[in-house]
Amino acid sequence: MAAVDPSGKPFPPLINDLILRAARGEKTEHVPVWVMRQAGRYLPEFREVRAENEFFKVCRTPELACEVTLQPLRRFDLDAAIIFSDILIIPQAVGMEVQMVPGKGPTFPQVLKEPSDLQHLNLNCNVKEELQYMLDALTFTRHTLNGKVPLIGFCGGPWTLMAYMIEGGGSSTQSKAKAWLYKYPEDSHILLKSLTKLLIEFLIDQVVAGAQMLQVFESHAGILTPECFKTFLLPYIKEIAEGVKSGLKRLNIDVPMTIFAKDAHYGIEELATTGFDIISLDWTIKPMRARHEAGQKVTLQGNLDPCALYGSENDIQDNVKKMLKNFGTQKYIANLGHGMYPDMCPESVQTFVNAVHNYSKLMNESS
Ligand SMILES: Cc1c2[nH]c(c1CCC(=O)O)Cc1[nH]c(c(CCC(=O)O)c1C)Cc1[nH]c(c(CCC(=O)O)c1C)Cc1[nH]c(c(CCC(=O)O)c1C)C2
Repeated sequence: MAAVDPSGKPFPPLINDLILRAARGEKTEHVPVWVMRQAGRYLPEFREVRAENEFFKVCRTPELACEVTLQPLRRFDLDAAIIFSDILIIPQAVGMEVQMVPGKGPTFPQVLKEPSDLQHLNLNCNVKEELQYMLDALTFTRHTLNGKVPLIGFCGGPWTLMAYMIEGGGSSTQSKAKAWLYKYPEDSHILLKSLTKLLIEFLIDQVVAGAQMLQVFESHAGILTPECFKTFLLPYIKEIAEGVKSGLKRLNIDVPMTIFAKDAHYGIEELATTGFDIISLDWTIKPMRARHEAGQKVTLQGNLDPCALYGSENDIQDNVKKMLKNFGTQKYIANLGHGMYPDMCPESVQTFVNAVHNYSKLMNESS
């Protein structure tokens, strides 16, 4: 990871490097844990910030982005922070408008309807210039964290971003986006390739700005057939891992990279060959099957059903115990299988985090 910020100022020394060691396959005294959407609407202090500030204003203001990034770390003994931002800032950077509509989520007033619409996008934009605010938020947050835990940077995967740009928001079928893959395969590849190039630049910029780990969210992977996955997702994911790693190598920096291809069970074996260090799993896959298919090289992350957090304290602890037994305590990062929901209670995160630490410590001591 970068030792100094872009102005040359040294970053504070890292105190808790547990998650980086797990990512590199080194021994850990207990299992590191963080939670997808750990900063979010389930926290009253987050809702307070949001009541006063529009969603993208929080993303664009480094002090606000830092504040909400740190909120869950003040409450829970988490082993990583994830910068507050959104995957949809990339569509914004290429010229698409995205509004965060209360009760509905992200909405694009104008979507890509046909390949000629690609001409209206600035696919050669200067991503650093367009998204400097996110890079500034990373630098500011890494300094403010003061070495407590590593800071995770992220982006959406090319297929997931393409899907949002065509669907204009969430969709249960993704049928408009999938139609492009069958109707306009060449134009789909042009869009995916352009996004891939931007994402490689953006992820390298994030590390230079202070990110100590990277996660790529292919949240809509599972809606693809295995064949479409192989044609339209896998090659670009591989290109991202290779492009980012070689770009960073030239700068003498190495950071662990995580791929979260939600619901892509059929693709675990292939994902393990892409160059990503960590595969993040949703809750529908059995841990032992995932380990069998991924092999021993990669670290696994996941995969408690987020809804398990609606259970009692005892139930959460029992579910964590089962999860740890199945994953083991090494080459493993505990997380949920997807993000927190807004109606969840903050205490359940406390129970989850403490259970991971306590049981994995006990397991290590008795082995
Ligand atoms: C808290 C939050 C975020 N985005 C959105 C919200 C809720 C909106 C609000 O505050 O009003 C809108 C927001 N942004 C998006 C959605 C999903 C929309 C949908 O498809 O229905 C929503 C509600 C799009 C999005 N955005 C993201 C993904 C990938 C992960 C996933 O699969 O959930 C996706 C798909 C990534 C994301 N998004 C966010 C983070 C950082 C916070 C953290 O994790 O602690 C991250 C990593 C932050």
